[in-house]
Amino acid sequence: MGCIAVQWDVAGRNCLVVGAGRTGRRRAGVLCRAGARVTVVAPDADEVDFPAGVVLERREAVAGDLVGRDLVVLATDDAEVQASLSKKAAEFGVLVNRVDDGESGDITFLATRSAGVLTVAVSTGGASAAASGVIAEEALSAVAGEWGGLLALVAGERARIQSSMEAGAARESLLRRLVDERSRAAARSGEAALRAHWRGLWEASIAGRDGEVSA
Ligand SMILES: C[C@@]1(CC(=O)O)C2=NC(=C\c3[nH]c(c(CCC(=O)O)c3CC(=O)O)Cc3[nH]c(c(CC(=O)O)c3CCC(=O)O)/C=C3\N/C(=C\2)[C@@H](CCC(=O)O)[C@]3(C)CC(=O)O)/[C@H]1CCC(=O)O
Ligand SMILES: NC(=O)c1ccc[n+]([C@@H]2O[C@H](COP(=O)([O-])OP(=O)(O)OC[C@H]3O[C@@H](n4cnc5c(N)ncnc54)[C@H](O)[C@@H]3O)[C@@H](O)[C@H]2O)c1
Repeated sequence: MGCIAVQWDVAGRNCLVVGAGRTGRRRAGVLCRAGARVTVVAPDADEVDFPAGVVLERREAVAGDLVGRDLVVLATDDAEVQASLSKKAAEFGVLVNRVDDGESGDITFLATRSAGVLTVAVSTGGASAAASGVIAEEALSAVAGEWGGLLALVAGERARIQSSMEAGAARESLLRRLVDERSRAAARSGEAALRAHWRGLWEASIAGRDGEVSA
């Protein structure tokens, strides 16, 4: 694998989960909560384990189940089934996640933790999935306090600047200043202090003296 980390909007995507053990249930839940259309195929699939809207097929999976899917999660405990459906999915051009062998699939899932608009995602490259969850939790708690308040407000300020200033070096510089160390210090003092600091940045920028703003 030559992996890159991306965010994928799965809303409306047609996803198949094969297997209804702990991992298949977790993946079906994550995909369904993100708005994907999810079908689970497993002989022992039980509706109490899945959110409403997930379609259950209580039987063994067949190659035909893969047709027309955007993603298939292979989450069975049968190595032969995993290998043969993985091969079929490649033939059909369907993206595969293999829960038993991440490297043999097209995508792996990251451990994510979110607070507001901020999401931290961690991979350990298959070294320890349990560790990736702990690291994501620690990373989020290390930065959420510092950034949470600022991120909750900055989108509005950023949009205002983008709509009222021409693209170019001055606008770029101002957008960077919205999140620099001084802005973060102002955010620690609360919303009023942050807004006052941003007003100062804005006024200095339109007066053409954006290097002179103090904290
Ligand atoms: C991050 C997370 C995302 C999610 O599932 O959404 C995720 N696994 C999670 C949990 C978890 N998985 C396992 C345990 C039991 C403890 C342990 O073994 O550590 C726990 C802990 C628990 O359940 O609490 C066992 C396990 N996992 C894999 C194998 C097979 C193998 O390694 O060969 C085995 C061995 C099975 C066995 O030996 O029988 C494989 C993969 N699991 C991955 C992702 C991909 C690599 C991510 C990375 O390297 O960082 C990868 C490669 C492929 C993939 O699944 O896409 C989620 C974090 C939940 C959170 O957010 O806290
Ligand atoms: N990636 C991860 O996060 C992760 C976590 C735990 C375990 N695992 C690994 O994933 C695999 C599954 O473990 P688990 O604990 O999630 O599940 P499990 O072993 O409890 O259940 C397996 C599921 O696959 C179904 N199944 C078996 N053959 C099938 C077939 N032909 N068609 C359809 N469904 C079929 C079974 O009915 C069952 O629902 C194991 O190899 C395990 O080592 C991965």
